Parts: sequence; C-alpha cells; structure tokens
Amino acid sequence: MQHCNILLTGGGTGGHLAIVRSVKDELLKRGINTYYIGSESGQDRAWFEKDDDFKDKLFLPTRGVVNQKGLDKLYSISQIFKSMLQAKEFMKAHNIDAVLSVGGFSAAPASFAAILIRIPLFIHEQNALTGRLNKILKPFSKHFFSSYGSDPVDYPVSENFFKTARVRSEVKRVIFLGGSQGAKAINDFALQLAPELQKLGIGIIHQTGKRDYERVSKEYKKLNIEADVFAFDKEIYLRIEKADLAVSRAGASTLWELTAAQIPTLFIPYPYAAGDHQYYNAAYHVGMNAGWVVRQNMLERDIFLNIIDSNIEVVSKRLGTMISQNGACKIVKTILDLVKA
Ligand SMILES: CC(=O)N[C@H]1[C@@H](OP(=O)(O)OP(=O)(O)OC[C@H]2O[C@@H](n3ccc(=O)[nH]c3=O)[C@H](O)[C@@H]2O)O[C@H](CO)[C@@H](O)[C@@H]1O
Repeated sequence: MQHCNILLTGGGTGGHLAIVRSVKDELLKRGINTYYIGSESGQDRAWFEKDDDFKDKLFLPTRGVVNQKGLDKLYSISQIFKSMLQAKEFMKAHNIDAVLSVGGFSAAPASFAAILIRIPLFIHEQNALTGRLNKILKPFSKHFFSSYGSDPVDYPVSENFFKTARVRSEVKRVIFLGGSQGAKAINDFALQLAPELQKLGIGIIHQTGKRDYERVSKEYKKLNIEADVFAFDKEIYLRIEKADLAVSRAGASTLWELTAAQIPTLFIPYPYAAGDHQYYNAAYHVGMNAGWVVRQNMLERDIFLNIIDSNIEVVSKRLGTMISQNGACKIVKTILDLVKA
C-alpha cells in the first residue's frame, strides 16, 4: 500500500519493544512509512532513539501508573493526558493512518489520541493475561492481536530462533535465562545446581543480567566450575542453540523465542509481574505438555533433576508445532487489509 503511514507505540521493557522492532522490520520490507511514540523512561530511547528506520519518533514524559499511589498516581495520569495532546499533534502532522500499540505505559498517550481523533487502533497483547491498559483499550480497537485465546496469531519472533531450531533429545548443556534484566532467583538456583550439573557432565550457559554479573561470576570461580557466564547477549539465539534445556523467566518474548528454538524449558515466572501474567504464560505451555513451571518460592533441585531424566524429545517436538515464522507478516497484513477496507 503506498502512502500509508503507520505509527507504532509502546515499550518500557524488551518484551514490548521486541514486538515494535519485528513489526517495524516487516513494514519496512513493504516500503511503508513507520513512526514511533514511546516514553522518556524505560528502555524505549535505548532501543529506538538512533533507529533511522522510523520516519520520525517522539519520546514523551510518561511513566507507569499501576504501581503508584496517591499524588504520584494523579501526577502520572496528568502526564499521560498532556502527552496525549502532544501525541495527537504528532499524529495529525504525519497523517497517520493506523496505530499499533504493543502495550506498556508508554503506549497510553498515542492509543488514547488515536481513539480521540478516530484513527484505527490495533493492539498487540503479548501475554496470556491481558494487561490493564489493553483491557481498557480493547473495546475501542479495530483488531486485538494475541497468541492466546480463540483467534491466535503467531507471536512475532525473530527468524534467527527458527533458523537455529533443533529437536533436543539429551541434556548436554543447560541455559539459565533471567529475561532482559536478569533474575537473582534464577541466578541463585543455577549456582545451587551447578555442582550437581558438573558431576553429571552437563555444561552451563548462564545469562545473569547486568546487576548480578560480578557476583555470579565470582561464585562459579569459588566453586571451581567453568561456565559460560554473561550479563546480556544481543545474539542470544546463538547461545540458546547450543543448549538442550532452559531454565527461564516466562516473559512472553523469551517464552515464544524458546518455543521457536524448540528448547524444552522449566519456567520460573517473575512473581511480581502485573496480575501474575508470567505464570499464566507458562501455564499455557504446561497445559499443552510443552514445558514445566514452578513458582519461585517452591524451587527445588529435584524438580529440575527429574526433568533432565524425562523425555525431553517429545516436548521439543511439540514446541515445533506451536509457532510458525510469519507472526509479524500476518499482523501487518491484517492491519493493512483493515485500514484499506
Ligand atoms: C518483569 C516484567 O513484567 N516483564 C515483562 C516484560 O518482559 P521482559 O522485557 O523482561 O522480557 P521478555 O522475556 O518478554 O523479553 C526479553 C527480550 O530480551 C532479549 N534478551 C534477553 C537476554 C539477553 O541476554 N539477550 C536478549 O536479547 C530476549 O531475547 C527477549 O527478546 O514484557 C513481556 C512482554 O509484555 C512480559 O511478558 C514480561 O512479563
């Protein structure tokens, strides 16, 4: 479609921003003008400030509302209102034809502005449990994309995870993943398991997050265990490829990337995620016999050791049936069809 201007909005954390990036790449392939509105807080700037694929970008002074109380909450709401007016001007100036929100607090101004000036609003909900903002916006949206529920769309996952997918049948290496920030509970669990893994001859790959990298590295040294320890890796798929089993948070992007890579996973959901959505994400996979979940406060080494002894090949093969590669393409096609209609 020529002369079509699509605005992508939302972010805060890597999970949301990864969706913006894959949809943007798909729009770009089709020569569609793409714009972005995010927040000055969170990781939005770090991801997209220098990204010239967008025709224009706007970072607004919004911040989270859900976890705030009293005056702070009122202040955040007033900021969203002011930002909405700025978003409205930006959208009018660029003749935006449709808005896709990926959620998170930075999606609020442009999403409300779209409703106000009657620009079709599309929503991508990443999690099995719909977030608060998306619940409010859903009735006003033209289409609601989700990988769960009655009309699921494939989660937009980078093709690298599909290219490096393989069926796992034996656990020779385990990868520990803490999501974009890292997870202390997973780091501690890995260190607890490390001596046992060494005895079993199982290699360790471990993403610690920035904050805990020094401590975890020192602990492995003290244990005299050689492990592939790193804070964050932009090409994480290469490390996932080497592993046969994962222990991971259940953030949606990571979860569907692991699915695409066909790596069986023990999920340890982040217990403080809004509405406990990571648990619901993992529970969906468990319900499909495509993974395991354990609450952080119930973690035990035996749970993990039993998984090593189980038939991981069946799980790995099932994962291969749960996602296909064209998630972003289908989302873009639906948006363009509905905007044209
Ligand atoms: C604490 C919290 O509320 N987190 C939410 C946040 O996830 P959050 O951003 O923490 O995590 P996700 O797992 O969804 O995404 C992390 C992204 O970072 C990438 N990565 C990670 C480590 C690394 O070394 N290299 C790397 O590139 C992963 O490949 C993935 O693409 O948004 C998700 C999508 O709405 C939610 O499901 C999560 O619950």
